[in-house]
Amino acid sequence: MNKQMRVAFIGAGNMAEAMISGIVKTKTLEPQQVLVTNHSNEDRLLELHNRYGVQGIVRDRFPLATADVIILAMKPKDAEQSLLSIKNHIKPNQVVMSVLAGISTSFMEEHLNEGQQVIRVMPNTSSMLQESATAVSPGGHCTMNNVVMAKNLLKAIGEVYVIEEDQMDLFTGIAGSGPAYYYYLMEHIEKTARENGMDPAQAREIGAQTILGAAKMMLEREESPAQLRRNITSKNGTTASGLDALAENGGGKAIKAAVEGAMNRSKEISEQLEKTPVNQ
Ligand SMILES: NC(=O)C1=CN([C@@H]2O[C@H](COP(=O)(O)OP(=O)(O)OC[C@H]3O[C@@H](n4cnc5c(N)ncnc54)[C@H](O)[C@@H]3O)[C@@H](O)[C@H]2O)C=CC1
Ligand SMILES: O=C(O)[C@@H]1CCC=N1
Repeated sequence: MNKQMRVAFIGAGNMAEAMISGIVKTKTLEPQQVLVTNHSNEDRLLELHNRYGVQGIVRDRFPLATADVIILAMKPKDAEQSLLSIKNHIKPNQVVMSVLAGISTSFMEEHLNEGQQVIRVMPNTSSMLQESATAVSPGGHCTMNNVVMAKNLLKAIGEVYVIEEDQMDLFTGIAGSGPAYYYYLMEHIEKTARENGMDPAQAREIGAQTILGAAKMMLEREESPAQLRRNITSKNGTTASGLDALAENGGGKAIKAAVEGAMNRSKEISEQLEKTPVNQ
């Protein structure tokens, strides 16, 4: 990417770190091209500097005007106050990206200056290993160049999908929150393995390799997941017993409920924020 480009993270939590890690490790940007600030924790900024070489700068001295891209990475409840606090320090041609669940491009546009270029992004924490599934939806004032720039930057953290914004809540339920479902699955596999006498560390490695193998099969083979499942399921065999137990215990319903639960919470965050009058 452009050697002059500067990317500024506002928010220095888990998601910002996962993205910074991907961007620096892949050398998409040099560490000094990445700036990061947070609410008040200077030790955390120093930690990110020591770990990745990026510039951790306290909020009062944060050189916002020098950034080409500003990435909002605070919690959704802090979004309004943060947007209003940057509004008078930025120009419309600085691209404001948000990774916040439930924060729409129209909410960002309403709280920034007329014509501001904004992009809604939904990554996940696998960004840390460049394995995120990341969605991008541009706001109304973005150009094609903005979208290309966002894709090139976000490729540093994994695969990037440009989607319609009305699919963003669903995407959040599948991929933003998604890694947590697989971790939860693994927690239960590990627990079951331990209860049945296997060393938990070994169970974790075996379980993770199994998820990785299945994920690669789904990405690289032509067959549908249903066909891949049938390929393993011998009549009266072990898999059939396992799958019957999953169905009897509401496995499919639980997965649907998880995705829809996260999706609905994303919608609810948007609705709650949109009810609040713009407080300039
Ligand atoms: N953790 C995840 O897996 C994912 C999180 N997200 C989104 O990323 C956002 C951040 O999530 P986490 O990193 O997990 O949260 P976190 O709680 O770890 O980090 C939040 C950061 O924002 C900072 N902050 C809060 N208000 C601020 C302000 N006014 N100015 C500057 N900094 C401020 C805090 O000091 C902290 O560094 C959330 O909005 C979430 O929806 C999106 C995709 C995945
Ligand atoms: O739990 C959350 O709200 C954030 C958004 C997507 C993943 N984590």
